[in-house]
Amino acid sequence: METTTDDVFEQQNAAFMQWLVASQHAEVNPKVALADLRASGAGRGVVALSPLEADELVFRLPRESALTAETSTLSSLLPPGVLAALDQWLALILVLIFETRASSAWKPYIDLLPREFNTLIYWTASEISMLRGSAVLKKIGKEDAEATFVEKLLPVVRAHEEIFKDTALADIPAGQSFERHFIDTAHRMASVVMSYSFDLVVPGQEDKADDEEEEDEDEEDEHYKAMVPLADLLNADADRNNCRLFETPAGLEMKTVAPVSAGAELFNDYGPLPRSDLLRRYGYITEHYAQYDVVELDSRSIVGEATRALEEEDRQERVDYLLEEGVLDDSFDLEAAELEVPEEMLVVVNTLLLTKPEFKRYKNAGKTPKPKLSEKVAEVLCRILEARAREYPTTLEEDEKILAEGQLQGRERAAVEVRLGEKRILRGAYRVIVRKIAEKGAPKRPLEEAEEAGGKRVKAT
Ligand SMILES: C[S@@+](CC[C@H](N)C(=O)[O-])C[C@H]1O[C@@H](n2cnc3c(N)ncnc32)[C@H](O)[C@@H]1O
Repeated sequence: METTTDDVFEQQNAAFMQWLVASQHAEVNPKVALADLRASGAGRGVVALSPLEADELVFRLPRESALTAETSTLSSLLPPGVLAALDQWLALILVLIFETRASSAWKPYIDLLPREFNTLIYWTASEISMLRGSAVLKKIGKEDAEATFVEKLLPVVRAHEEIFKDTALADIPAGQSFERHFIDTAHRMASVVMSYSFDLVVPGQEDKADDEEEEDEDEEDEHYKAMVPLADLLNADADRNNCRLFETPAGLEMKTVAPVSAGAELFNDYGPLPRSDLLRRYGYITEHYAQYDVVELDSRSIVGEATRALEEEDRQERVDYLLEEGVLDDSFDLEAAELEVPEEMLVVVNTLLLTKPEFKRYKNAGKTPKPKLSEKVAEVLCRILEARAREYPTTLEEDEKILAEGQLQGRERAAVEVRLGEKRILRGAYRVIVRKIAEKGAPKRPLEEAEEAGGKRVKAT
């Protein structure tokens, strides 16, 4: 009989679970199972077969069953110090490449890891262009990553060909150079690290990390990157998380943090990520992440809009002063949850709008103005938001129409949802400013009047 992709999927699940229990000594709660969620675009997931209480063990793994630069045999094959000299994410990429060997002790696990991704580095130029305007485009870093792979990893692979000869690096597609194939494989593993790995606390440092929590200055020293089988098969959906991975003396324990009903999916927490970042790192979005959306406002455009009346020399003096005072960041975030212009940005705009004598007085006193929302400041903020909205290829209304028409699917739909979310923040923040000024009895801005009249200028945000 012919083997279907569904059979392969299920066979891989069964082989993986058997390996996890028999070879890795995992303890798995019989009330949970792997599930096929491909129909809803979520790949594999973990579901409850019967109800789970809060604080119930889902599974426990010995710490050594996490695949890391230490637990992989690669560390003993390479000369001492080679892996340790690499950044942790690069070392894990090399480990993952090495463990693609048919003889790998991790094979049933490696077989489950994806080969194709929807993360932004895999988008075509035309798909990417649909995200124009979103600051996420500056964060993709595909070329920088490739340069790093070639500079830091390729020499290790070339110097130790024997070690890597039976790995995925040997399967060079016809017509492709080894270097290109190496880069593609490194990208694949980098995507796995980005969307599947965990940062675990170095054993012995757990207490220290707990005590110091937020003050942890040198995270690299305290944590190590690890691939944690099964823990990484839990999906996430913002605040629907009902499970968490705990590090205990007994090992790595996935436990429920809320009751889970029979048939429900077990969700981990990938963090409060804006949808733009979720797309970049994990290649999916859901509406539940809209609450974490942000719009980045570039300081250069803030300075440009607020200093139209200033000579270049005066503008530079104020920028230097704000930098010295530590209030001028490269950019400021407007957040969906707040819709408020950050106080530091208000201080920046207030400073840039001071008259020359006022600025001199503040500078001599080593102070900055209060984060006040005067009418003059509001005027400039509205201009900043209008200019920011024009960086997107479409208006908010056009995006709403595109989505309502329902023609777009997959990456294109996700791109429109992301940029629409950002525009909604701009529109919301704009309305908050206009409302606050109206409450002070100031005249309305033209945009607000146009909006009330159903006019076209609304398109600015
Ligand atoms: C840590 S893995 C989780 C297991 C994964 N579903 C699998 O099949 O291997 C993270 C990836 O799962 C997918 N994913 C996680 N949560 C999701 C969700 N709520 N909806 C759709 N896909 C999701 C994304 O592709 C993400 O990059």
